[in-house]
Amino acid sequence: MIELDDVLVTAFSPDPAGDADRVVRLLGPVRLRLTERRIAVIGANGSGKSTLARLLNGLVLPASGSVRVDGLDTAVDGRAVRRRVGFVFTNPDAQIVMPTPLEDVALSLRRLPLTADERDAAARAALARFGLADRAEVPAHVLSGGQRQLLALASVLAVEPAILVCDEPTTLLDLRWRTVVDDLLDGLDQQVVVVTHDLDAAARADRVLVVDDGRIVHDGEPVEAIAHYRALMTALRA
Ligand SMILES: Nc1ncnc2c1ncn2[C@@H]1O[C@H](COP(=O)(O)OP(=O)(O)OP(=O)(O)O)[C@@H](O)[C@H]1O
Repeated sequence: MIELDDVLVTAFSPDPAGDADRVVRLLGPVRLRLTERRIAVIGANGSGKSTLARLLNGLVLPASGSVRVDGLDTAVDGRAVRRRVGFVFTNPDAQIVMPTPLEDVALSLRRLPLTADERDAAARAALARFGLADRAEVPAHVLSGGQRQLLALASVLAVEPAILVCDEPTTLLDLRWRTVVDDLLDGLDQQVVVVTHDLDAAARADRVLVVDDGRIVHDGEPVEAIAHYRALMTALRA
């Protein structure tokens, strides 16, 4: 279970009127208990969705309040939390660090008690699951944007994290691979929290959080949540 208690996220922002930085609120206050298997987070650009997602594995820490994952406080047990919570970034280049796909997936498998041969086989199987079997040993930088997004997913899922948090995991994918990834995420046993602008994906969630101006302004069933989001967007255009 993921628990957020009175969470406030702030940042320093340059003050155009003076030389002192101002503290600005990015998110909060937020109080949530996330127990559903499929949770979608939707909202306008810049509303705070990624900030919320990054709180869940300790990439962002609260200025006040606490985030706990299965009882582990992200501010105290960050490493243990990150072992439980796999995180897929919007931009796959933020997480691909090795020269080839095979080495990249093998790197994420390094913590598992595997022999070199077992690690190689597990990495190749993870790549095959995402259609990258024949790309295992090409330089990672020659992969297309969509293939890099698939590689990032393969690396994170290879270690079978207990919880998966994805920040817009299908933005770069064509319809075929978007469908494959959607089906794969839908079929996972793990709890999945996905930040998305894809309202079809949000409609399949068990619970949808709507974020606006750093606050959860709606929390509930997909149909009502998506209607709330559409109304917000319509109001912005008016
Ligand atoms: N470290 C930071 N310092 C200052 N401002 C920040 C920082 N991180 C995020 N922000 C600001 O907080 C707001 C929320 O950002 P966030 O990335 O969470 O939005 P988002 O809802 O994920 O947006 P998008 O849909 O465009 O990806 C934005 O205005 C962003 O510029």
